[in-house]
Amino acid sequence: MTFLDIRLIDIIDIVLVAYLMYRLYKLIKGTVALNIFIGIFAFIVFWLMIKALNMQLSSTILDNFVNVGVLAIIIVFQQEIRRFLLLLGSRYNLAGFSFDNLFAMKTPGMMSIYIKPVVRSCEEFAKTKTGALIVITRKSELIDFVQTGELINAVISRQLLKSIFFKNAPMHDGAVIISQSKIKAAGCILPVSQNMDVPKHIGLRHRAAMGITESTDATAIVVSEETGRISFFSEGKGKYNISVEELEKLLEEKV
Ligand SMILES: Nc1ncnc2c1ncn2[C@@H]1O[C@H](COP(=O)(O)OP(=O)(O)OP(=O)(O)O)[C@@H](O)[C@H]1O
Repeated sequence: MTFLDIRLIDIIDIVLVAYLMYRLYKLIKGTVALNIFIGIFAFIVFWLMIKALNMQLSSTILDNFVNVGVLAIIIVFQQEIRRFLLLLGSRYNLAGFSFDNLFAMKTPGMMSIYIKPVVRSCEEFAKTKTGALIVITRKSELIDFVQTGELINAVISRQLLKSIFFKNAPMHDGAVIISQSKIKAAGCILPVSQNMDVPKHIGLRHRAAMGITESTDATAIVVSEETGRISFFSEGKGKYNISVEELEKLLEEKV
């Protein structure tokens, strides 16, 4: 009964595969990729059945499909594989590691330095129905996305946020990225979420906030130009129509 010998490394192996499958499922849940994934799974089951029944002709034809299968999967899931690798790279990257970060502690005073102006600005945007999209980075500094906009690198202030998102301002389109207590850039272009599991009314601004939080560890705030409602996004999930107090609490928890 040697086949029942289970080593510690086998358990680690199984847990690792289960975790990767779970992450993959979370990543493609609600997207068309899930249907493709189910289709591939059904195909594999069918192929295994044909093999077991020893059906020569069908087996030869399907074998040819399976031979190019890996390549086909890479092509079909190109977007998802990219997002998955981006997620791994940004959630668990050590590029931002420094001793400063290691010993830096969030004190209530420090937090309010940049949470307060953001929250107050959102409150104002909500009242005046000014559309806004603000991304706040965590470990990953989102350099690739910062580079799609105008570099600012300025201290966070209500006035600055107001002038960026002012309707006729040149940089009001796109997202502001806040990183390391600075407004790094404005007018940034973010990846749009393909998730089909979202409320019908949400448009591109909200989808962009969802997209960036799906593929990176950042959080994002949206103020709707249409309704003045504030929404908060983290890990690809949105909390819609939240109050200013809720926003402040979420920022303190998540950022
Ligand atoms: N990929 C993107 N990256 C950054 N900003 C984007 C992106 N796509 C759209 N936007 C911003 O969203 C604005 C359009 O928002 P749209 O009306 O489609 O979205 P919405 O979610 O319905 O928001 P609102 O409720 O404010 O209308 C654009 O003018 C632009 O500023």
